[in-house]
Amino acid sequence: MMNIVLIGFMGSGKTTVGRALSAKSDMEFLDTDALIESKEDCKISTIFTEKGEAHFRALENAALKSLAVTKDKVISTGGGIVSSHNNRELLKKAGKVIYLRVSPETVIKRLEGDISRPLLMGEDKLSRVEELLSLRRALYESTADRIIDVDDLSVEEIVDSIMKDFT
Ligand SMILES: Nc1ncnc2c1ncn2[C@@H]1O[C@H](COP(=O)(O)OP(=O)(O)O)[C@@H](O)[C@H]1O
Ligand SMILES: O=C(O)C1=C[C@@H](OP(=O)(O)O)[C@@H](O)[C@H](O)C1
Ligand SMILES: [Mg+2]
Repeated sequence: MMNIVLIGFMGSGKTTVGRALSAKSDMEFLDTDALIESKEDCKISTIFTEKGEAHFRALENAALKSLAVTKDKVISTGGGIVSSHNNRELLKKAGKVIYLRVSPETVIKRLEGDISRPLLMGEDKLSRVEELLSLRRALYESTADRIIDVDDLSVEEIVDSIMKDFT
């Protein structure tokens, strides 16, 4: 069976859903952010602060390249992974790409008080979310094989919806 690759904005639930899907499907779970933090022995927010976003994106591309050649895995990605053309090509070849589509309001609600996402650390979080989403929306949609609107779905409902595709 091929990989299941989750894409979507920060707070759409890629890591949470990926982990739950892995547990239910008995497929190994891999997360590009977790891989980077483990390899660099450093939090992503620290990588951004100390080495900059461009360096993080190079690490993210390398992590994706290493995952794209695996099989039968659940792969969760970081929300900005669709920003590069090369990454989008790798994602399409990596397996079945599922876009967890979320509204800005839900992102704000779910990430209230979260300080782990450097790109959302400014004053007006909602404007920043809307700005980034407007830049990325078409990229998520053009890369995905399937779109799930997740605002009003529980993690379990999303997992069950994805598993229906594979059984
Ligand atoms: N379907 C959902 N319903 C309610 N809360 C969710 C859902 N999916 C994720 N969350 C919560 O939203 C936050 C962000 O989830 P996370 O998996 O880190 O998202 P991502 O990896 O896409 O940034 C977490 O606190 C998580 O528990
Ligand atoms: O949207 C982005 O550019 C980012 C999303 C984050 O991952 P999550 O989407 O899992 O929060 C992480 O890769 C980094 O903070 C950058
Ligand atoms: Mg995540």
